[in-house]
Amino acid sequence: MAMSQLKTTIGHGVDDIPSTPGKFKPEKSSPFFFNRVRWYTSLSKLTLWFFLSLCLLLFLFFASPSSSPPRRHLNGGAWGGPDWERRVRLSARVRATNKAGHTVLVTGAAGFVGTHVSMALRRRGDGVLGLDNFNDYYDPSLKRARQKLLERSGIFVVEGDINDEALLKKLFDVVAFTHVMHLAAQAGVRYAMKNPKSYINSNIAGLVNLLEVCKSAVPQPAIVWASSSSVYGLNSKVPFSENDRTDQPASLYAATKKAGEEITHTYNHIYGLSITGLRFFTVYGPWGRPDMAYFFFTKDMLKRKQITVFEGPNHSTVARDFTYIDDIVKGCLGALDTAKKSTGTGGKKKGPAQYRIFNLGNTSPVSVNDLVSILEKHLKVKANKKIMLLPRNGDVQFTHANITLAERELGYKPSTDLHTGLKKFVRWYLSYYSGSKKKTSCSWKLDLQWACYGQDRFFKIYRPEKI
Ligand SMILES: O=C(O)[C@H]1O[C@H](OP(=O)(O)OP(=O)(O)OC[C@H]2O[C@@H](n3ccc(=O)[nH]c3=O)[C@H](O)[C@@H]2O)[C@H](O)[C@@H](O)[C@H]1O
Repeated sequence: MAMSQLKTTIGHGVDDIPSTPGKFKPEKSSPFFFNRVRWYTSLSKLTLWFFLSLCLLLFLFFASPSSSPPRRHLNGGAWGGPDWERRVRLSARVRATNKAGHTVLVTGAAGFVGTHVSMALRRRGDGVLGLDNFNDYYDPSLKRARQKLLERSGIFVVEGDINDEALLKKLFDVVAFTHVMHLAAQAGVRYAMKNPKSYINSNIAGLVNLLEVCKSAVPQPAIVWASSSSVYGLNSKVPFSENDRTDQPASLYAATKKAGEEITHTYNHIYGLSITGLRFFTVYGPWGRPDMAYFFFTKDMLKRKQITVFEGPNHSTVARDFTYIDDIVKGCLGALDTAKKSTGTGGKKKGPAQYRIFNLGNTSPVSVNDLVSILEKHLKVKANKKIMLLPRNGDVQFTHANITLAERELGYKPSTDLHTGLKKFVRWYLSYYSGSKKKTSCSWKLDLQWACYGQDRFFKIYRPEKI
């Protein structure tokens, strides 16, 4: 059919369609009759095929196994469905040989402390389910590497946010957690100047969301959570004791942790949730956080980059009660083991519930200058230091923990000094970053030789000057 003829035929057809198709009487003698019928036939065929395809698509959608129950998507992750629930249950299952084991939900499980605590719990046979939103506050690939480590130990890390109420409720529907180890938080004291809302979102809103779900859970879990040494703020009395004032925070981070202590107290008071807050003192070690000074000093020193070392007014010392991760883990496990059951049911308190706060520090502060000297020894690199007056952007000049209470109640006894702890950290750092840089850059070659042949050989080849 010629194009002009087709246009004419269609033009006629559209105009001629009667409002009541049944009343349509074909005019056999019309020269346009056959074209018109063919056009109507193909239109109805098209409609029929479209309708059938739609039915098929709808059928496939509703009949597919993943459509019931629904899967939810978060930050690229997904949750829900029978397979997911099976993994959640399996991960949270207490080992048969550990009759008194806990069933623990660890929030922030792919974080530094979260990973170590989860592994330690798993090693002794507790059931552990991880939760982490894998945000990009620092390199998420490190969090993914920690996740792999956890998965190798049979720990499933659910990808999701503590602000997702539906997800938290689902987790408590699937597993009757006896404990929650709440470590998910927005960390870092200086970053609060850049992104204040992230602190409110995680450390306040997220905490409240978690407590809301825990208060309604049956049974209610006991909660152990990470507060911070930063709540002591600008206090000058040392060492810091749990009953010292905590009303002079120097950073928004500190303020949100302090708020967390008050908020958890409220939930303890009203709903009978068993609460233990742990004030961590500058935790460091293998698999640590790249935003912390000991970590980025190491990185920069190896690259021969300048590092900024803070000092107080009149060249006074800035110091921290640096605490090694293994000691912190022992403190966390001690807190979980001594936590009493929550006393509420159905969101109602049935009796007074345990409320505790402990310092988990090392009790021997070390100046940042000494921290750098120790790193120089382990790395065999002379630091290129720029000394700067401690900026007023969240830092406090010193921290020092009194740990008498934790010693007595939790059996907490830190045993790793900074020299030993940093040695372990440096060993991990070198092996981790030599392994993960494989074939990506020429600097990998340097690191690999270091890892393969040891530090001496590495420095014999590459160190530009003798230290
Ligand atoms: O105990 C806590 O509750 C907190 O500990 C940690 O905070 P901080 O003790 O401040 O650790 P971190 O930043 O490593 O600085 C260490 C030292 O290096 C100094 N510092 C820092 C940076 C720099 O460029 N130069 C420098 O001298 C700096 O002045 C400081 O004296 C956690 O990050 C925080 O999330 C929280 O958990």
